[in-house]
Amino acid sequence: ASLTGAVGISEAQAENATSKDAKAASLADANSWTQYGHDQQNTRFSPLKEINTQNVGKLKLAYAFSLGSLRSNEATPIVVGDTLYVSSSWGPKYVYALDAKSGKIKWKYEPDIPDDVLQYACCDVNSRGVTYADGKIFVGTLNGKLIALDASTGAEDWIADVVDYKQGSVITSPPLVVRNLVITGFGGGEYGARGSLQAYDVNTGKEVWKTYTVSATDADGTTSWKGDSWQHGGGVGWLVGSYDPKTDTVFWGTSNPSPWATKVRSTGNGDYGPLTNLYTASTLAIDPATGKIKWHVQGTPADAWDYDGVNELVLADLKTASGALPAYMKADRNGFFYVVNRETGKLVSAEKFVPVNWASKIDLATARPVEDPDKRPGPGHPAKDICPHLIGAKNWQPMSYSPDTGLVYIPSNNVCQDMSEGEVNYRKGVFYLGKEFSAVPGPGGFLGKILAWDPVKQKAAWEIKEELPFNGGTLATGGGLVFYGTITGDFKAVDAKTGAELWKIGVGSGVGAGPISFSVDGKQYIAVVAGRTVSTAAFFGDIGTKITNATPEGGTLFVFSE
Ligand SMILES: O=C(O)c1cc(C(=O)O)c2c(n1)C(=O)C(=O)c1cc(C(=O)O)[nH]c1-2
Ligand SMILES: [Ca+2]
Repeated sequence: ASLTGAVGISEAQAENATSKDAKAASLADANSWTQYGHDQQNTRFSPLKEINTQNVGKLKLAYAFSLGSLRSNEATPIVVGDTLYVSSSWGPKYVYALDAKSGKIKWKYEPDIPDDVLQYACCDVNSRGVTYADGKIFVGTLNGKLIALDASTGAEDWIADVVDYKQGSVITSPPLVVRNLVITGFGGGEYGARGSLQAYDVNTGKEVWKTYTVSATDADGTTSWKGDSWQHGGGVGWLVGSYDPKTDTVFWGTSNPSPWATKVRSTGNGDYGPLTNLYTASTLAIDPATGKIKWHVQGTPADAWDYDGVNELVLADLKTASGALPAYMKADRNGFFYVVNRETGKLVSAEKFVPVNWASKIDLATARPVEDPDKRPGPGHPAKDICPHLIGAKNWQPMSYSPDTGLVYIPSNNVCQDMSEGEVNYRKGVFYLGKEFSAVPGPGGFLGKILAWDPVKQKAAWEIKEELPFNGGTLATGGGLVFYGTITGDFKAVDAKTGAELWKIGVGSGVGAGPISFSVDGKQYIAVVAGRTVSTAAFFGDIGTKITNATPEGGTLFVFSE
């Protein structure tokens, strides 16, 4: 019970477990880290406590491993038994299986990636990692393929064609495996792709279902799009999904609508009425067997800011005054922290976790934001000093949840923007934006923070200000620690209760990826990939120049132990 509790599956859920989700439970082994987010609930909590607040000061390098590829290295390594699997940037250029204790290569896989992928990747040639299930390693590639490898040899098992990458649809995140299905999305929110989630048979790679996230009409038969703009409407699932075995539901966030210019797809002014562009910038609850959308929560209707809604959904049973709340939590790019009942889809609370001025609040009854019309950029209506900036209050860099402290650890950004809307036409494989924007520091004279957020009280417990935005994902551990890297190239351990810094080391390049922890032969390790963002800096103006000047490009896995 303590193990399942630690990974965010409640005891009731564990008791409810039937044979169909026994596999999901065993994947959540305390010593391993078998999924991108540690578990399918994306908690990024490792219950291991050999390394703790008392002794973390003695942490030393066990080994470093060059990934053999520069530019944005964003992979979360996974560990199954004594093997660590990690992917590099550029395709990925490589997938490696390493001896998790020594870093010695067991196998290396080099997918066939064409040279032209960079132009179709909005935000660099990144790969956020691989997924393990059933003795296989699954990886999505920038050229739109999903590949299954034999986990023990690296031999290709099957390759599925997911999407035409030349429409600007690269796959940058690992898939989600539920029973016999491997489920993936793809990118293209900045290129006018039409979003879909797609499921493939684990054993054969055959497509089982495809669910479009944008369509001419929505589930209720009405339309939320202007004309046929839905055909290039975005709403892609470029980040990762989560799975709740109890309700047998997959949760997935969808991107911004395409183009960024609102006039093409909505009314173009503040009063968007029914033209909300479903299901973009939303969280979808999906039946994994059929791909059917059970319900949705749209964070940013008729998104005018690129408040892309893909951020990961962290599933946990929260302790509230009125009992356990089966929640999903989302630190939305739009600046609100959402707590939603994951069984009913009911919005429980939504509060600002950074300075936000485009909306004063989220109406709990309708889940709609109450907007400030001045802050919605439309045709002939430029908007000034909008907070947050399009890169978001939090971007893809993953947060973690500790059931011990009840806190969520969020890498947050405090950047604002001016934005104006122009004309734009769809052209295959070319940016489809139609907006001009700036990037300026947010109020308070800081650019980024690591925020310890209480999801029940909806307020900060502590915070650490960082020099620049776009800092790395976080890891919470049973040893009472939070680990994270910074865009300026430090890797740190802090006290999960107070934020007090307990250990720090330079890793030579900025960190975006989330760290992990695992144990082999009774010894605990902490691992993180360093290799700063490259092309996303272009979205940050002068702040982006500071990001690229702070550290050189990198691509190294660091593994620490005592
Ligand atoms: O809408 C999309 O399809 C899409 C895809 C990606 C991606 O796949 O990396 C990013 C974004 N949008 C995006 O808006 C964004 O800010 C972003 C940052 C990064 C990154 O790797 O640092 N990717 C992406
Ligand atoms: Ca986007």
